[in-house]
Amino acid sequence: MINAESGRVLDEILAGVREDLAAREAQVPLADIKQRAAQAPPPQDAYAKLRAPGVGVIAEVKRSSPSKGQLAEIPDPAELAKEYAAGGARCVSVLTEGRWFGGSLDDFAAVRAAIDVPMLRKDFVVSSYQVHEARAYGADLVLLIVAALDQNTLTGLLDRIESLGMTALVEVHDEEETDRALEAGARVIGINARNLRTLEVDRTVFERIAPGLPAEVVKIAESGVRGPHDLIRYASAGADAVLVGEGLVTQKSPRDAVAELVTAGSHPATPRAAR
Ligand SMILES: O=P(O)(O)OC[C@@H](O)[C@@H](O)c1c[nH]c2ccccc12
Repeated sequence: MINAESGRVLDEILAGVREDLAAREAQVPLADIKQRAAQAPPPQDAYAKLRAPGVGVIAEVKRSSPSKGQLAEIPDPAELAKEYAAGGARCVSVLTEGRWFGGSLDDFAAVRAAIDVPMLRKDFVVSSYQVHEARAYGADLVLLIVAALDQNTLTGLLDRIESLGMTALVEVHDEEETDRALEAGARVIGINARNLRTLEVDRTVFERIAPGLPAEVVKIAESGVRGPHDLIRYASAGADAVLVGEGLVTQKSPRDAVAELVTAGSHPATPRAAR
């Protein structure tokens, strides 16, 4: 686990990410990764899928977290992802960061081979190498964390993701980051209840920020969804989808847990079901 007292969690994670990235770049040149990306089956239109009726559930394959350590062993990520898909998940997110989240690109590849729903590469993306890598592994969506990027890099990576036909999920935690996401041209914004600098969870951040976003922006509530109750709360504040990790990997039946959320998200009393 990590020492969150310093407020430097994100910096610490990013330092490790850059080291691991340098090692992969030394092994597989950018030109090779680009070639593999060009040969991958085309990406799905995740933006359109996320705008479909009902509150979408993005189910995450997440072994560990910096705040809690190991959450679940997940010996077979493909099996878990098939359960998510069977439960009605609209997208599946796979963490590919290894040091703190216990994920890998191998996990991503295994899941990609097992399911057809759109997939999010969840990592700390800081360079276009990782974007091409995501595409080479069959990603449809790529996470960009505003707090981890300067404005030029954010805009450049977003353009790269979209020009490869994928959708950027741009993550924010406060108003200033939200302005930066919109300025960069984000059309899918994830509002993370967890502050990545301190790891504290505040579910009211979504209610504060989402109402100010343009209607055409897809709004995703990230983190802290424990069950249907939290989904309904986020839905009444305008969520198009929720991104759930811990609340699913710790369940006896992840399939049933997803299905319960999907049912809550399509109930006529849930705001987004009526639209
Ligand atoms: O396990 P939770 O509380 O349901 O959270 C899922 C997801 O939001 C979280 O894993 C996450 C959101 N943004 C991130 C950025 C990097 C790593 C992880 C995350």
